[in-house]
Amino acid sequence: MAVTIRKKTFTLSAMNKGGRAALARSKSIDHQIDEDRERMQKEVQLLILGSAGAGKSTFIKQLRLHYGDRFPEQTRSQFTQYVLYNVTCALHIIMDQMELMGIKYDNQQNQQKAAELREKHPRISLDTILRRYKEEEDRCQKICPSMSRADVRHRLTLLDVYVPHVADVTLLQQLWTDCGVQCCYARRLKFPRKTLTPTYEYFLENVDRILTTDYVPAIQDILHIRWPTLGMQEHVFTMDHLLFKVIDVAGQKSLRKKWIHFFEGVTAVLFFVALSGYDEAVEEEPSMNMMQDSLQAFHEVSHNHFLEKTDFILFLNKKDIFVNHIQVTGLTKCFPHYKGPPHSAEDSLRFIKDQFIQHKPGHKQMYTHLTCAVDVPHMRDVLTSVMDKIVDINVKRSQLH
Ligand SMILES: Nc1nc2c(ncn2[C@@H]2O[C@H](COP(=O)(O)OP(=O)(O)OP(=O)(O)O)[C@@H](O)[C@H]2O)c(=O)[nH]1
Ligand SMILES: [Mg+2]
Repeated sequence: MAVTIRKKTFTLSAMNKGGRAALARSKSIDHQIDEDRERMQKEVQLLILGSAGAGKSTFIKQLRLHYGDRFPEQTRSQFTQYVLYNVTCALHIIMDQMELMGIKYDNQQNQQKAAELREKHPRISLDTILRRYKEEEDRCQKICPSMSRADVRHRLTLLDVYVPHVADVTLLQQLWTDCGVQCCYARRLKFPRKTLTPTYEYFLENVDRILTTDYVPAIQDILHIRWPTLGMQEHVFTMDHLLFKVIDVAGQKSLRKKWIHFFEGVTAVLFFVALSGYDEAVEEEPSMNMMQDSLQAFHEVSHNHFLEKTDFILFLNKKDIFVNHIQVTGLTKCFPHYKGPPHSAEDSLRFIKDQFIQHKPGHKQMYTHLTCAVDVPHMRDVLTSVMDKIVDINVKRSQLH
């Protein structure tokens, strides 16, 4: 039996004024939804979180290297002052050890140069940086007191203006070539453990190349710089017609409350953990173990209701340092209930990964990568797989909206 359905069609002219207005409104909403969906499909927002020193900014440098401008030579000199600052810090450590070991400088003049470096170019402590940050924040807040999300974000962008005041290359050269300094450096294996961080070790190994007047930072130098992020920085990349907006924030414990301003509209959170932290204390709170602190931060963020539907990618970073440290200090230092072989990197890594999985909400999707953010070829492979996953997440998200 054939059933005929009579369709009733409306024309605009047959509608009353209220009906026409409602139709126009509905069309405009549909249009807006289509536009938003289209924008969402083309735009990916990544939020990089994790504790201080976990490798967030280093990861962004890898993104820039593989998908951005690749650090052309003419832009690299922007990094010179940070490299020299890191070399200065490493020299300070050696000078401190000289004092402890009773090693003398070559001559009176170098002794004075050392005093000059200490006075005019001291290591900037985290306390000083955070105090300066607070002053800057108060100043910005006076100029623009609004607490709207957009204004807070804007203020945080402006905050990243603190740059180190670095010593002259000739002063650093003169101290570095001093026989006392060299003799102390040659005894570095006798320094108390962890006095020279891997970052400072790297800069000292490369110091002869760096301390020249025509020095241009190499990519590896740029990747090894340690300079904490204070406010926030947004980096933009394009890949396969997709626009990636990547937000880098400060990981210092006292600055993490600002993270929440960036939770809206995030495609995925990339959470960084320094594996080496299982054996380290938090700089701002020395009684706290760094890995435990990371787990706590991860727990809080992954349970935040603004990020309820946001997928997470977990980066267990600094695996190179971890693999060395675990030979010396077992994982029970951080996890007393760990029962596996104390110095097995493989078992310990599996255990750490499980701890993070247990701390996320059960329903949340999470993908994990084991990384060394300063290793360029390795990061190329990691990024290929991470970007594929992010594109999948983006397609899935835009279908849900
Ligand atoms: N050996 C090694 N060094 C790393 C690795 N990842 C990062 N680093 C170094 O660790 C230091 C800290 O890295 P950053 O990227 O500045 O850390 P961050 O998470 O941005 O820290 P904040 O800005 O303070 O929150 C830098 O000197 C990096 O070169 C890694 O996998 N291995
Ligand atoms: Mg940073």
